[in-house]
Amino acid sequence: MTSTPQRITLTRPDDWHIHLRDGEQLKDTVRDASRYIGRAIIMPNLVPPATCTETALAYRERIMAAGPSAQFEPLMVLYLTDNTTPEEIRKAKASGKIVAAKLYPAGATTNSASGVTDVENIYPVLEAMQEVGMLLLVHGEVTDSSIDIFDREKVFIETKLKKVVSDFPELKVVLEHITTRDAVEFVRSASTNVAATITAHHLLYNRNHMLAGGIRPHYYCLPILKRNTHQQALIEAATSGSAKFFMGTDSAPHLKDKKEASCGCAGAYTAHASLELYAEAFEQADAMDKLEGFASHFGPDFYGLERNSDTITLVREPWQVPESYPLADDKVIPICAGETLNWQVKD
Ligand SMILES: NC(=O)N[C@@H](CC(=O)O)C(=O)O
Ligand SMILES: [Zn+2]
Ligand SMILES: [Zn+2]
Repeated sequence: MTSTPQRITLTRPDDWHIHLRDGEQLKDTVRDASRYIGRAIIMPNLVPPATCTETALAYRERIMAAGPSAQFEPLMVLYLTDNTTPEEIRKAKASGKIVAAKLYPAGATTNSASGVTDVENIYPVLEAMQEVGMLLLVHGEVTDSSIDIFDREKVFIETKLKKVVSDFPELKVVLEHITTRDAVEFVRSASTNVAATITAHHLLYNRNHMLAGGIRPHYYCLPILKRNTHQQALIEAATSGSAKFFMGTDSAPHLKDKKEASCGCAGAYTAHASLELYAEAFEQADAMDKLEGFASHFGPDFYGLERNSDTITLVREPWQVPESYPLADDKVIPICAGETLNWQVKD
């Protein structure tokens, strides 16, 4: 990586966790997501979810039909349910286009109602995944209503994930969008088969940004923003140079009125400025030299894929984020709407 204060050239980054949605929204989400990103792990929580090889591959076709930039490659993910079979895992793996399967504890997040009700129900499936080398991606929160929402990630790790990781030591596991010091410590102390993605918004914000001085629904996502000591642990992990932590934006668009509502949806839209937002966080931490590993190297290394061979350039040229972006025939409010970001990508 060559670096001057005003200009940084880095290996083309990949996004290891993104929601592109479906239907009319695809033309907008795909355009934003594919501007300079190479590969992207496409989340399968559609309505209905992409639970089998055919539906995942058909979804991939719809993404490609939406006209992404030439360098963009969607990597597909199977949505696990109580009824997923080991045969389906083998079929998905054989397709060559499905690289992972996603564990949504039923009811944990947006469109997770068909998720897994008890991880023991999918043990034969995890066995097959371990055998064929398919990654397990995890939304790591318990759904028990008696557990405080701010503790759900920590409790999931303690009561569910530790057991899975010890029962399937060869299974590669990504704990997605981590939000706590507990998750950082768990991932650090686990084997090299366990890694985590971290979003830009969890690096930039804590729960005060969402709740102090007024309630700001566009900061509401799951797992929910935590206190600033957790944010600090995430910043330390992302900028540590550890290959266990890499970029996954979790860009998750919802129409403006679905967020600004009496019961608003969880999810933050960041695909308009994914690397630019990370650059902001890394610059604040005085760690711009660590951005390339996090954004462009550690993800493909963990997935067992080649790093991208081309580069992009970030330039320190402040710009104002639009107040909204089009989404189908409506709009989405992005993170940092109307605010100034310091970095932009010049492809
Ligand atoms: N992160 C979120 O708050 N929402 C995501 C689902 C998810 O990734 O948990 C969504 O699909 O909207
Ligand atoms: Zn999630
Ligand atoms: Zn997500």
